[in-house]
Amino acid sequence: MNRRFDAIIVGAGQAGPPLANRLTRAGRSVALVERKLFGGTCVNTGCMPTKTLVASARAAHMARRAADFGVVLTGTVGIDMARVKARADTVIANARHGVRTWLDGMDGCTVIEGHAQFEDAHTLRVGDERLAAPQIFLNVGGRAAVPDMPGLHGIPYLTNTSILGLDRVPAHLLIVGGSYIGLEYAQMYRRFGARVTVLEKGPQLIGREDADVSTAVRGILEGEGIDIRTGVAELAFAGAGETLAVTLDGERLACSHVLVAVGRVPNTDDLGLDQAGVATDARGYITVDDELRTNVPGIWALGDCNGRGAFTHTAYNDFEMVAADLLDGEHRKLSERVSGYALYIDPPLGRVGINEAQARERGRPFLVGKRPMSRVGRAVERDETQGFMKVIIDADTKAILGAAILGIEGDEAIHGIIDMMSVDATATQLQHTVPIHPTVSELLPTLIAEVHAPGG
Ligand SMILES: Cc1cc2nc3c(=O)[nH]c(=O)nc-3n(C[C@H](O)[C@H](O)[C@H](O)COP(=O)(O)OP(=O)(O)OC[C@H]3O[C@@H](n4cnc5c(N)ncnc54)[C@H](O)[C@@H]3O)c2cc1C
Ligand SMILES: NC(=O)c1ccc[n+]([C@@H]2O[C@H](COP(=O)([O-])OP(=O)(O)OC[C@H]3O[C@@H](n4cnc5c(N)ncnc54)[C@H](O)[C@@H]3O)[C@@H](O)[C@H]2O)c1
Repeated sequence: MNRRFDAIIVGAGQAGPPLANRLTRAGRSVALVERKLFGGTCVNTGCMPTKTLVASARAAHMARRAADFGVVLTGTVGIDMARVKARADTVIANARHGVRTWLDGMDGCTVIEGHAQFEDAHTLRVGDERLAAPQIFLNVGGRAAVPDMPGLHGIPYLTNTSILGLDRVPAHLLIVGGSYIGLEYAQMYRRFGARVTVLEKGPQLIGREDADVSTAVRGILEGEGIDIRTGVAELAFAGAGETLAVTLDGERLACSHVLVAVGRVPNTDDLGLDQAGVATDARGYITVDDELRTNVPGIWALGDCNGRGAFTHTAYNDFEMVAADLLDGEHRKLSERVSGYALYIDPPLGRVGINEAQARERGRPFLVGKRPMSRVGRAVERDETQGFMKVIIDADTKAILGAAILGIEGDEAIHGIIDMMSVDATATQLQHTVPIHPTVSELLPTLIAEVHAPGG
């Protein structure tokens, strides 16, 4: 069957559904095609399940620390992993159902379940159907990268998707990759009671961050008993069931489970992009311009699949930019986006802009301010003083270049800086704000007041 629409959206991730909503409200007919789970990665296998599990892990951690606060618990703290999993399953199911119900109730939106593949630049095939439209929006996301490491495909390894099926705490979880996914899972499962080992091939954890941030994160995790090895050479895997082993540098480490967390690949290899002539980069990410247009007129790429962001908020912002461009006559640009993100270990790391190493590469004079969380009243009162906050500003213009807040509420407090950077406010303007006491954010003006030359 052949069907025509004003627009086709492929993927019900973070950008597709809100774009369908805006387009249909503007009177356009839209087909939205989803091949698997409505809500995509964030809802089903990414942010929502992990942050729900992180919350359970934090509850366990704080229960173990109860005596520090004068709270008396009798007996030991136990983990009912089946209930932990059930809680995450419920959060996922509710969110997925919410996306599906929203789309089903959208006037002018036809929801089609199946795998979409291009036949030409304006036609997609989904099963027996051919869908045509002058405008096509790709929101196909990505999936876990599983490299061809020796022996890996012969063992029952886990990815960020399959690990969500665990309803028992592993005896020894070995995690390959020491970045976002690896570290969030490492701390969470350690707090659930597993022995945890992290193997990272780079010289430091979270390789994109400054060495002081990475070292502090490592200290926090090692302090909870996680075994961390960086600079690991090629790994080889063997075993079956829950009797597994990895060999590194001649040493054999036994473990019960292996989680592979070494990055993502875009879902662009089975989309028939060559039939439409849509260009990708060497890693398969769809090439887009500053307004998210591909090289083929009438085709846009939004979210993780364009390689210009790897977060839920960047995917959603892609939707906002495309909708503003097509429906509101505004021309918002990718290059204007202030890039922020957080790593959800506990305490979290909130980040925005460039780091100190990048400021050095920029070759222009800059100033750094740094304050340990042990000198933040709110953190002291809550007896959670690990980490520090750090800001980098341009020495001449006083423009805020970037910041890191590793500490309690760091994922929230960083917005004080994200917001100022988003409106091009200077550090001096931030210094003159009057934040609420007692908060973590109240120290941001003080941090600015204390900036100095790097190393000074
Ligand atoms: C473990 C984990 C934790 C994360 N935590 C965070 C976090 O805390 N904060 C954060 O900001 N980000 C986080 N992320 C990243 C975040 O989940 C992604 O950046 C975000 O979900 C990307 O959204 P998207 O819309 O681009 O793609 P997706 O959400 O991946 O959606 C793409 C959709 O397209 C569908 N699809 C693909 N190909 C086709 C096809 N050919 N036909 C039909 N349908 C197709 C897929 O089934 C999928 O539903 C996390 C990711 C992971 C893996
Ligand atoms: N809090 C968040 O926002 C959040 C949380 C989880 C995931 N995510 C998203 O998911 C994406 C994927 O996360 P990720 O942690 O899998 O990938 P990543 O790309 O951030 O990090 C992969 C890590 O694996 C290491 N590595 C690669 N090959 C290796 C090997 N053979 N042996 C040992 N280490 C190896 C890399 O050096 C790197 O440190 C991220 O880009 C992020 O955007 C975000």
